[in-house]
Amino acid sequence: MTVKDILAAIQSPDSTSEDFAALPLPESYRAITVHKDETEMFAGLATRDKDPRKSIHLDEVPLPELGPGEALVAVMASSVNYNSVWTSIFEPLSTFGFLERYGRTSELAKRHDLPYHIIGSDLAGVVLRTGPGVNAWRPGDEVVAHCLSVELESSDGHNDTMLDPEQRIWGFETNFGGLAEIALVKSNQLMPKPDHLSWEEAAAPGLVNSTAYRQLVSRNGAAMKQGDNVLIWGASGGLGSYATQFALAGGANPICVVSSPQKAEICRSMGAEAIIDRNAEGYKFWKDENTQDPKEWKRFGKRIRELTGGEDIDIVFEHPGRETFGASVFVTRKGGTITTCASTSGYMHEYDNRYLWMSLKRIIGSHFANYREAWEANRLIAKGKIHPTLSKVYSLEDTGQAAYDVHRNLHQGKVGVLCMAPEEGLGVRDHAKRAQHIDAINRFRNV
Ligand SMILES: C/C=C/C(=O)SCCNC(=O)CCNC(=O)[C@H](O)C(C)(C)COP(=O)(O)OP(=O)(O)OC[C@H]1O[C@@H](n2cnc3c(N)ncnc32)[C@H](O)[C@@H]1OP(=O)(O)O
Ligand SMILES: NC(=O)C1=CN([C@@H]2O[C@H](COP(=O)(O)OP(=O)(O)OC[C@H]3O[C@@H](n4cnc5c(N)ncnc54)[C@H](OP(=O)(O)O)[C@@H]3O)[C@@H](O)[C@H]2O)C=CC1
Repeated sequence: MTVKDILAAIQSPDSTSEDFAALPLPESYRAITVHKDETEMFAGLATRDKDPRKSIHLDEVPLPELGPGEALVAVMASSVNYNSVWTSIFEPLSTFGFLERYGRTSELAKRHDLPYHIIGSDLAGVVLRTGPGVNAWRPGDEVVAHCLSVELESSDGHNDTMLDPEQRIWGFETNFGGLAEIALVKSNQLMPKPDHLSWEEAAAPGLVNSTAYRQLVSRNGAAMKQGDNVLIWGASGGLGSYATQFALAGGANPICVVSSPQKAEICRSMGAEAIIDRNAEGYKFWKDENTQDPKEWKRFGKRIRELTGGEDIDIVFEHPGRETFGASVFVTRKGGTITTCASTSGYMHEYDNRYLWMSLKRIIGSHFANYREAWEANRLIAKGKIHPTLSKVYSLEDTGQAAYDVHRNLHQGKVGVLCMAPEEGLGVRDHAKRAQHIDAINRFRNV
C-alpha cells in the first residue's frame, strides 16, 4: 500500500468510511524535516542570513505508531507558519530540546524524540485511522487540524486549555507535523474542513486565524468591541490579515501598518481605510541598537490621530516585538490594551513604563488559542465570515523556498503547501457557498 492508493481513495467520490478503514497504511511517507545533527549549521550567522532552504529536507520517514485518543490524517495541504521558520533556523532554541523534554514525559511521548523533526502546524486532509477512545471522528472524514496539543491531566488547564502545564504546539514542540503526506494529531485537534474551500485554502487560516481570534476578540485577549481603534502591525501578513478581518467584521476601526503600497492596497481591498506604510513614512523608533527615539513614537501617534480624527489606539495587535513595542505602548490610549503574541524582531522589549502606569494601560500576553477558541475561529471560516488569505502555493519539494519567502518577508498573507494534493483547487464540496465569497477567497492570490 502506498500514498498513491490513499490519494486514489480520497479522489474517488464513491469511497466510504469503511473503504478508508480497510485501506492498509503505508510503512513510510514523505515529510518535511529538520535534522538534529544540523542544529549548529548556521552558527555565527545573523538571523537574516540563516537560510531555511539549507536546513529543510524532504525525507521518507516511517509511519509512527497510533496511540489512544489520536488520529492519523492523510494531509492534502498544509501552510507555512513562522514557527516553522524559527525551527528551520534553530532560533531562539533548537526545537529538538522540546522533543527531548516531551519524550521524557511518558512512554507514548517517547515516539516524538527522534533525530529528525517533522514540522508544520496546519493541515487539511482526510482521517485515515483513529486510536482507541476516539468516537467523534471516523476514517474518511474531511478535516482541518488546529495545533493545540495538551494532555489535560492537570486541573490548571481545565478552564482554559492553553493553561495546561503540558501545552505544546503540534509540529513545533511535538513531532509528526502537517508538512507531510501523513500527520499524527490528537483527535481533539480535529475540526470539520470548511466545505466551500479547496484543500490548500482550508489549510491556510488555522494557526494564525485562531491566534488572532484569541489575541483580539476573545475575553482571554483584548475583548475587542465595536468602534475600537485597533492598531494592527503587519496587517497583510499571516496574523495581521486575520486581525484586520476580525476588526472589520466586529465593527472596529483597524489602523493597518504595512511596508509597501502593494500591501496597503490589499488592506484597502479588505475594507480598511486607515493605512500606514511604515516604509514610505520612514519611522525609525530606534536611534541605534540601544536607544529609542520618543520623537518618532510621537510622529507615529500624530499620524494615527490624523487617520482617526484625533483618537488614540484602544488595542494594539503586537507581534514585531523589540522594534515596535515602545511605540505600541506610547500610542495606546488611557486604559487601552497592548496584546502581544510574539517578538519577531527581538524578544527583549523596552518601553517607557511611565506611559503604561500613569495612563493605566495593560499588556496582555497571548499564545495560540484554547480548544474552544480554535473551534470558534474555524466556524467563522466555515460560515464565510472570515476568509483564507492564501497568496502563493508551493509543492512539498519546494517547502524550503516557501519558508525562505516568509523568513525574508517576501510573501503576502499565507503561503500554502500541497502535500498529497496533486494540484490546486481540489476538495471543494459546496460550490454555491464558494461562489458567494469567491472574490474574498481570492483576494490575496498571486498579488
Ligand atoms: C502557535 C505558534 C506560535 C509561535 O509561532 S510562537 C513563536 C515561536 N516560539 C518561540 O520563539 C518560543 C520558543 N520557546 C522558548 O524560547 C522557551 O521555551 C521559553 C523561553 C518560553 C521557556 O524556556 P525554558 O527553558 O523552556 O524554560 P525556563 O523557564 O527558562 O527554564 C526552565 C527551568 O527554570 C525553572 N523555573 C521556571 N520558572 C521558575 C521560577 N518561577 N522560579 C525558579 N525557577 C523556575 C524550571 O523549573 C526549570 O528548571 P530545570 O531546568 O532545573 O528543570
Ligand atoms: N504566539 C502565537 O500563538 C503565535 C505567534 N506567532 C508569531 O508571530 C510573528 C508573526 O507571525 P505571522 O504574522 O504569521 O508572520 P508574517 O511574516 O506572515 O507577518 C508578519 C508581518 O509583520 C510585519 N513585520 C515584520 N517585522 C516587522 C518589524 N520589525 N516592524 C514592523 N512590522 C514588522 C511584516 O509586515 P510589513 O512588512 O507589511 O509591515 C510581516 O509581514 C512570528 O514571530 C510568529 O512566530 C504567529 C502565530 C501564533
